[in-house]
Amino acid sequence: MELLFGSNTLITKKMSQTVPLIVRLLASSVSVANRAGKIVRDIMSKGELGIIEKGKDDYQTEADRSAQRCIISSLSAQFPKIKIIGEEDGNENQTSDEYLVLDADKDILSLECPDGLKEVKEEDVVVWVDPLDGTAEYTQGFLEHVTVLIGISVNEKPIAGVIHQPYFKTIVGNESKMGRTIWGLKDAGVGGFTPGSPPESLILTTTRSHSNPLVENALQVMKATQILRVGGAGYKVLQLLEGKASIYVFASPGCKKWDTCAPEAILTAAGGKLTDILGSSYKYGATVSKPNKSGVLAAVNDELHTYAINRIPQELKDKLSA
Ligand SMILES: Nc1ncnc2c1ncn2[C@@H]1O[C@H](COP(=O)(O)O)[C@@H](O)[C@H]1OP(=O)(O)O
Ligand SMILES: [Mg+2]
Ligand SMILES: [Mg+2]
Ligand SMILES: [Mg+2]
Repeated sequence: MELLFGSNTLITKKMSQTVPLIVRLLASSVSVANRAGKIVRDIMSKGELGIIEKGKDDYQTEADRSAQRCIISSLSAQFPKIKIIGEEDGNENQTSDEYLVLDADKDILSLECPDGLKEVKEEDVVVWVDPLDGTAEYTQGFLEHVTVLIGISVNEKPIAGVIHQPYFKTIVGNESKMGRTIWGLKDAGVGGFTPGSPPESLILTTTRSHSNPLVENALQVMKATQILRVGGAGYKVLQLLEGKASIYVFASPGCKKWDTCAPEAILTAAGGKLTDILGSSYKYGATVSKPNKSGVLAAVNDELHTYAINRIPQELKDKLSA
């Protein structure tokens, strides 16, 4: 009887405690990323991509636009004071009831919030949204490279994030389920996938659609046994998390804060590191410049990250220093 009374008291106490903002925001981001992924699939199925050329090798489709509308409307409805920055221009203030998602993932809601993040307020948070990472690959049919990225930064640092893969297929019995959502929270861990150990030999991952002589130079000096060339910052960081590659090298401008915020947060939560090719961290505050001018260098652990930074020639570092 005493035991029953004791555990009931505990449950009541737990329910009456409010879930910290960061955990609620991550839980809502997981739910809205799932919906954005469905939008990305539906637009591809209809076949009307509505491609716009924003610049050289830089495209936007109806999927980029609609997925961003879904994410920004849904998060701003629930967290009105949070600054949300999305890749696609002219979309930020557009809200749409059609795509409103007010659910929050229940498993994430029950996560224990790390002590250092319990007091975070909406005013301290900047969310970076890449509604569709790997647009080039999306238009060319490399659908498994496509991801939806929602990165959460606090005081300029990426502390939580979601990478959703709309085209990841899981077979359950006779049925196949489309899409999976990977998440990470600083000092709490990662989930939504099975982490893999780094490959035995040095395997790199890099761009397949934005290469140039600087990018190739940085790859050659790494002395790798294999180079994987795939689309999207999200997909490349997933390859690190799953043990398919150990270093992601991109010695070129081109990626922006929304490409790296969520991947960096998840990789860091898993024990990895993402910086520019000089080894300096990017900042994710509301007023930072959006381009990652000094490239991207990410590795599954500090040792491999240091190895890679040391191999990049000084001349190349000088060329890319901001
Ligand atoms: N030169 C570029 N112009 C526009 N976007 C770029 C460029 N380089 C990289 N990106 C963005 O960074 C992501 C990772 O680059 P890559 O696939 O070449 O390694 C791309 O999918 C693209 O994001 P997005 O597809 O969201 O526009
Ligand atoms: Mg783009
Ligand atoms: Mg992107
Ligand atoms: Mg994008």
